[in-house]
Amino acid sequence: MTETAGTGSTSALPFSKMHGAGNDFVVLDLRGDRDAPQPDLCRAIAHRHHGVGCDQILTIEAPRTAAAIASYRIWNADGSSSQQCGNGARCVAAWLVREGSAPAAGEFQLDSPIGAHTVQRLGDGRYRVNMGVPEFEPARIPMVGFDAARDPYVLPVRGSIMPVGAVSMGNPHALIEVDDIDTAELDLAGPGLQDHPAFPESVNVGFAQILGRDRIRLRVYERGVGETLACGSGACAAVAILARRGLVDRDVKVSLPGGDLQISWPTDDQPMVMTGAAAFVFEGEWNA
Ligand SMILES: N[C@H](CCC[C@H](N)C(=O)O)C(=O)O
Repeated sequence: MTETAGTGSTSALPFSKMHGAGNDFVVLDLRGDRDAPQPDLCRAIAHRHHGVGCDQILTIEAPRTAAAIASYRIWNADGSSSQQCGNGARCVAAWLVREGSAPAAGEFQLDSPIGAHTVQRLGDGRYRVNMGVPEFEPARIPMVGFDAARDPYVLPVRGSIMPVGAVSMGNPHALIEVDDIDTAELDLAGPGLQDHPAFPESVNVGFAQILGRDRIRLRVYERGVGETLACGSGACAAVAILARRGLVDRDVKVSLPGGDLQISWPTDDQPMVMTGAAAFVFEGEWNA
């Protein structure tokens, strides 16, 4: 007997499997009459053995503003929702360009959960996304216990005292600088910070090794997923924190295990811009 991991109904749910620098997604086109996936369905689809397997589910939906071509929402593998997904924004853009509803050249708008993003497909096939202005005010990260931004925040984490950077890209990010990314203890400090009372909505945790003023290595232990091969908002968060510390310049190549992203942040009050690839892997149908 075949087990159906979905809702038990018989309707098939078409999806596209995609990734951005190895951060992988199941993309669902919900324009029209399909309902948003419930947490149980997200967990079933994301399951690496019983499902399709992905870090996040992305849903393409009707635009929420007149200027946008479409809107999208983001669900982590554990079924929790997120407000920001940089790699996912590039994949949604590529999906709409392939469909023909977004231009293959020139800028267009997409509505994310935190507002509009301007996106552009470049001549080399990569996508450039306006990721917004980083927010360092603790209450807006959110981060509790600190009444003003005082980077680094010295936090007790699982028996160690750690200097932590913190910023919101629309979703919460913490950052720990390390000397060697390959020996960073993600499985200790990642969950330790995600469960920390300073982060009431948990947090995505980046581990950065500075290679030069225009190059860093980064690994990210994501909220609702665990370690991913890449995190676009995490790459922005790392550059924002390190640039503000004066440790890197304003145009940085971020090398993640799954690939490279180029992050620029011209000045503190301007949006960050992320540039990277988006790839189609296969098309399928989920027997919901
Ligand atoms: N991978 C995504 C971030 C997902 C963030 C999610 N883990 C959260 O709960 O905030 C990116 O490329 O930005």
